[in-house]
Amino acid sequence: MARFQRVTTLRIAVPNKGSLSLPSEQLLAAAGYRVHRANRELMIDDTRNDVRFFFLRPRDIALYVGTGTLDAGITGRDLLIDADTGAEESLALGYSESTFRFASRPDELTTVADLAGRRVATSYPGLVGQYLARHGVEAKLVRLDGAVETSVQLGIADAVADVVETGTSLRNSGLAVFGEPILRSEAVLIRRPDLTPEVSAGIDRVQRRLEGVLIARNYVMIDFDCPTAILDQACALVPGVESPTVSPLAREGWMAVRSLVPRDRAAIVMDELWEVGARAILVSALESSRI
Ligand SMILES: Nc1ncnc2c1ncn2[C@@H]1O[C@H](COP(=O)(O)OP(=O)(O)OP(=O)(O)O)[C@@H](O)[C@H]1O
Ligand SMILES: O=P(O)(O)OC[C@H]1O[C@H](OP(=O)(O)OP(=O)(O)O)[C@H](O)[C@@H]1O
Ligand SMILES: [Mg+2]
Repeated sequence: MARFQRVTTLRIAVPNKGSLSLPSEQLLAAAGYRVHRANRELMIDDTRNDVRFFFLRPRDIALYVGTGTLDAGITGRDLLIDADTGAEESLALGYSESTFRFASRPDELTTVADLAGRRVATSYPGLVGQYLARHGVEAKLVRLDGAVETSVQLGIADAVADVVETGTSLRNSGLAVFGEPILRSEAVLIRRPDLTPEVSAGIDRVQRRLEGVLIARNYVMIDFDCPTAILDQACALVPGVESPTVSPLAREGWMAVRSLVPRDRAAIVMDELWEVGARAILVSALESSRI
């Protein structure tokens, strides 16, 4: 009898170009998958993990996952909503972060309502159309492939709706944002809503691995010693995921504590622990995790 039951091969889409491509490959590799393309292959079989990866244009991935035969994929939240295919976001991945904004010549337009009857250039007509419909505004969408910011200057639009990260592209084109952000986007893991229980369990496993890498990137391990008298106070500073691990030191009246803290809070937490009386405070990086 086989020791391990062989699972169905999962079919997962990975961005082949653009700003999502490299970090997605790095994330999957850190999670133990074989995704490196030596010769720009369109498909890679990772037989050890029973996954077949398909390298596709980020803009097409929600379509393949929502209406095709792929089980899951990585794309941008903005692209997922724009495609509106029924594919569902199942995990935010924390890179390729951006906002999606309206912009026009400074002070020309100031609210979404001002867009009524105007021309709005965008590469995301689905996303912008849904937003305008929700706000009861009728505008004419001008669909462009990219370099959207130039469209106002060149006379084909009165406003743009586009990805903004640093704002440099808008500033360079003499445009200023207006209205509330339409969306906050980042890379996301998406999946088909109608997966069989077996495939769904397989994608859950992929997701747990990715979460493990994200936790390892975003958290650090903290270890310290403290007098038993201040243990509760110290533990309150490092609640961790479940709760801190506490073990007695050989020295009477002292405890050793281990917990996880967000990487960007580590230095502050170390100061706070020192001030309540903790000593031998050590911070170390995590390689991976399954929380
Ligand atoms: N400057 C940026 N900063 C952060 N995220 C961005 C930026 N530009 C695009 N994105 C994100 O990348 C995804 C778009 O994928 P796309 O293939 O258009 O990437 P791209 O980096 O714009 O590549 P391309 O060179 O094809 O324009 C979207 O989720 C979008 O929000
Ligand atoms: O706020 P910023 O830091 O300037 O970044 C936002 C810009 O980056 C992307 O453009 P990209 O270089 O991908 O060109 P594209 O418009 O042709 O896709 C995006 O479409 C914006 O134009
Ligand atoms: Mg682009």
